[in-house]
Amino acid sequence: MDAPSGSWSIYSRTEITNRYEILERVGYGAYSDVYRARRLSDSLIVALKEIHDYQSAFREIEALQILQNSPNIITLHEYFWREDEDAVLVLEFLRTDLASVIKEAKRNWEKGLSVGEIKRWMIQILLGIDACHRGSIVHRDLKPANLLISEDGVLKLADFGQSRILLEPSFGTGNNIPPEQNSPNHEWVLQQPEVLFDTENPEGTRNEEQETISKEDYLRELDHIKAKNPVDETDKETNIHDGDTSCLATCTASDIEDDPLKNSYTYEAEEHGQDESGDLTSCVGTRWFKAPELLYGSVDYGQEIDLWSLGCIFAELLMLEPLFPGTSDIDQLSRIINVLGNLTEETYPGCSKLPDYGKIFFNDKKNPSGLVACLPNRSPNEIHLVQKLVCYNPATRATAMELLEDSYFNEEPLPVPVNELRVPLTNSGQDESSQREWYNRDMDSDSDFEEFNGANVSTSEEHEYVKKIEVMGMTLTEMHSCHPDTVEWGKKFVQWLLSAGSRKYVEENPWIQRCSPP
Ligand SMILES: Nc1ncnc2c1ncn2[C@@H]1O[C@H](COP(=O)(O)OP(=O)(O)OP(=O)(O)O)[C@@H](O)[C@H]1O
Repeated sequence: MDAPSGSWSIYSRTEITNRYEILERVGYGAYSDVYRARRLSDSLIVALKEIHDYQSAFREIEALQILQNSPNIITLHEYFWREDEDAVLVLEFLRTDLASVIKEAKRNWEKGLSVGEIKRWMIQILLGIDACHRGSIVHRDLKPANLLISEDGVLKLADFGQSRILLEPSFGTGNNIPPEQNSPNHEWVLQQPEVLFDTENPEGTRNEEQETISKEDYLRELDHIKAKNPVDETDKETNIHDGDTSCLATCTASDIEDDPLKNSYTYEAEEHGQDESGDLTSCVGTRWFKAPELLYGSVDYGQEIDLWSLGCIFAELLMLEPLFPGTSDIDQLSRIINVLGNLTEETYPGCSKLPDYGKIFFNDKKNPSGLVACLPNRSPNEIHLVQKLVCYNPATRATAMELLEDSYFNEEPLPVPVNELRVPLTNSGQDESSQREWYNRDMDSDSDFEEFNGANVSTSEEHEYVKKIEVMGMTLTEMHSCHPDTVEWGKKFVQWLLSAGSRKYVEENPWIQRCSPP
């Protein structure tokens, strides 16, 4: 996807830099760059998430505005979004995530996670999911890397870029509206995204006399905007990193090439404007956590897809290994069938009507291994809870609230207090080594950096070069005007890239082409 004009250089946006000192980039995702920053007014450390994709930004802001009252949902302080510019969300800064906890527990904690810790992590996840589902929001991309954690152990659901509102909650009633957003200068529903506004400083970009719009107007507006701003999902050839191992995001171009179901993915249903039937898209979520109904192309799923993902996350907390680490969507289904058995009308009434059911056949699995075999040495209660979530029939999956009420969480060993949870401080942004660890995590095994192997440049130098150039902007001249010290880094890096024969990398990355030495 082409970068929208005005993107890339968050440093050149004075409405942001007047209020925040941008300290460093701490991460990036398919469509975003995330920076650690300091609010100038009170020195609060925040995360600035610059989102390069219209729909992801729209969804994330929309969902977060509705969910701001929940302690287990990431806090959105404010956002900046003006015409022709990327949205920049000001989020609370959270130093690590559940993927890092799992990784650390597996590598360095002798007995892994204690039962008390697992229970406390689960309770926090369940509270976050319950808040989403009560707000009629389906997250659609739950995975350990999207469960961010503060240094004092509070877990928060984050990355709502794929979320959807199934039914708009409480229109016109005032419910769920945070008090500070229920004032004339704040709007809790996302309005007029063509000219959105800085929530604390709307002058000039926002008509303050705007009236509250009705539900019907809002939905009409939403449809209109979506139709005007289609997103080509096939552009999303992106690696999603999850803890130690990276896996391809669902529905990547390579998936489609390799996959016998390739003609049957549902890209259009939502992303080119929600169709009149209100169908959703099956192209959501990270594969390992993706419910079978999505793998079979369902477009009328509900919040149950989050509950399947939750079951996979719970199993991973118990075993410190992903439950179904599929390497393609077909492999994903095959792994699930090996464990749960054949997907039939008996196990999932209605499954034969799923769009892709009958397009691919797996060998009859007479003796599936069962979830018990995947969870050796775990208690019957724990296995039972996973079974309540990781089951074919979405209608029988336990809700977050039902699970919270399960006796498992009230019996010995009790959940440890939040402040006793062990939290690896991956993303401190304060000392160089931990920064690098965080950064390296992003540059996992199937990153572009593999192409650099053999070049006479150390890994840390590579990262420094790329970090500086990517963070600073597009051209050396631009970089010079912002941060003179990066010019030498930039020149050196581009020259090295070309001399190291990484022309392919240069060709495939428009941003680096624009960094070529003058
Ligand atoms: N509030 C935050 N505080 C600290 N780090 C954050 C914060 N939000 C995001 N990050 C980090 O930035 C990176 C990208 O963020 P995020 O996953 O939200 O982006 P995305 O583009 O939506 O990602 P994805 O490709 O998974 O959809 C992640 O490594 C994440 O941990």
